[in-house]
Amino acid sequence: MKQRSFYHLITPAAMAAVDRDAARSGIDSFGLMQKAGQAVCAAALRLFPEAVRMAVLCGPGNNGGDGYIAAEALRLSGVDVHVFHLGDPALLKGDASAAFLAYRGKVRPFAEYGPCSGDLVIDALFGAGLGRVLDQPVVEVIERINAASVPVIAVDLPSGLDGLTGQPRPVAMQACHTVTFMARKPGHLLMPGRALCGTVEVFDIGIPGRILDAHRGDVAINTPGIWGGSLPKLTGAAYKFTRGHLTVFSGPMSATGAARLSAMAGLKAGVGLVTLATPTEALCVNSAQTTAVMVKEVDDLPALHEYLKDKRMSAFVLGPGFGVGEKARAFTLALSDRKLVLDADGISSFHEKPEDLFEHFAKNAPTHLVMTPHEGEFTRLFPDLANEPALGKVQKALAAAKRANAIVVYKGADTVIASPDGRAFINENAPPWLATAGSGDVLAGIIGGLLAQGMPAFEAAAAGVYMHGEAALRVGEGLTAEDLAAAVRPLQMETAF
Ligand SMILES: NC(=O)C1=CN([C@@H]2O[C@H](COP(=O)(O)OP(=O)(O)OC[C@H]3O[C@@H](n4cnc5c(N)ncnc54)[C@H](O)[C@@H]3O)[C@@H](O)[C@H]2O)[C@@H](O)CC1
Ligand SMILES: [K+]
Repeated sequence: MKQRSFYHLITPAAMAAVDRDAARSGIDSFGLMQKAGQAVCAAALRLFPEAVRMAVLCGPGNNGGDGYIAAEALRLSGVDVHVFHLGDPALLKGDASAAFLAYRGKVRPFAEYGPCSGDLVIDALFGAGLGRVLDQPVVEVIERINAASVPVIAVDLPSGLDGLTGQPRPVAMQACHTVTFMARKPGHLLMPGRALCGTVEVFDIGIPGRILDAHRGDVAINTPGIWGGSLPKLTGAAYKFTRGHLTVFSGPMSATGAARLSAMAGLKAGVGLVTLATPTEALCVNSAQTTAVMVKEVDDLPALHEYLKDKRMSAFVLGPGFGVGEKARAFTLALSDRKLVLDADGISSFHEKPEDLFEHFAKNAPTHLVMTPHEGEFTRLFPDLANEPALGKVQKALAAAKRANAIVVYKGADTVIASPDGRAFINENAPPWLATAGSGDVLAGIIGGLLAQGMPAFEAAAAGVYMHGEAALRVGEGLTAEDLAAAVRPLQMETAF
């Protein structure tokens, strides 16, 4: 098992603290910068041996220092290197100043750089230390470089990209490759940052793991390496009732497909039994189209209370195709002491009074509510958070999770899974073809299936998102939600007998 820090992301602020502690512990900080700059040089030579000239754009901080080390190493390799400095190089301090002095080539003012065909740009303007929006002249040069489509290798982060939020401030360099050091930052995974980075290489410059561990926060890459130990284990003594019973609520006659997709995905995620709780009006259509999934009429609140008397019903999915309105609200609140995945219409039903939902689930500790909003649904329930430009997706999801006392799966190409206790994962295995009608219904079903098998809510949500991505990768491009549900497989780290 890799050490935990391997999966954790380091925020720019934490990276600055790592840097400080490394220097305090006697590690040669200029040595770290030299390794960083050498790694950038190696990437440039490896990826762009045909470049006619390499333009190294150096900024006023240590990111610029890395640029000078790379420039000197490239110059010594016989490359035609041109360095352009933003500001006055005489103002450089510490290691960056030493790196500047070690560079033996010519340095020109930043404003003189214009992209030419055959250029490779090495972007060492700003990295983790970007502290405010870029000045207009820098914005203009970045826009010119992006428009010229010359290849860019970014040092640490594409300049202008906020390493915490993944947002450009207000624009960022479009890199084809990014060399970062020791660990990725949230901005490397969150959109649009992920797309602005190109491929990301994490280079180990030799900062000890104990220093990184001391500063790593609670945000990690969504990977089985973290939650694999909580996955349901199949034992030789398993039979269907020990593998949980998931209930998925069906919508009316005209909208039953979404719930069936959830139900099938739950079953494929390994749950022992799945029941589709359906209004009587949709009984025929649901019965006609299900085989392994059972069907049971649950028309109204009294019927639901009767149904809930069976405590073997271990988890519930409410929302896919269910319909927005009073029935969804009443059913959801009736399930406040059960494990519940609230998706789609279930979420939207609380648009006008989200506090009704939050109050009913507030006392559960730990929470067993998982909400799976996409952008629009998130905005409906948490408009103030959604519209707060200073917050990145992780901060928004964490604040929402705390407010709702729920695990929040904030969906997208960069799905964030957040817990009220402050932990968050960013998912990265979802292929673009996963964006298709019914894909979210499948996700809700997988998470419900894992909850029903006894996985804790945060881990179930994270594993569900990961399994969803894996299933989509197995099917490949052109997938439909039916293909996706059929491709879901339990993920087992170990099988105990
Ligand atoms: N352990 C580490 O953290 C290491 C860090 N290294 C490099 O050091 C970088 C971080 O260095 P710094 O903290 O000096 O940060 P940066 O070099 O990213 O930028 C900081 C400088 O830019 C200025 N600045 C910030 N935002 C600005 C804006 N919008 N417009 C104009 N000026 C702005 C700041 O006042 C400061 O002078 C990393 O990105 C990485 O490239 C490497 O040398 C290797 C070791
Ligand atoms: K940079």
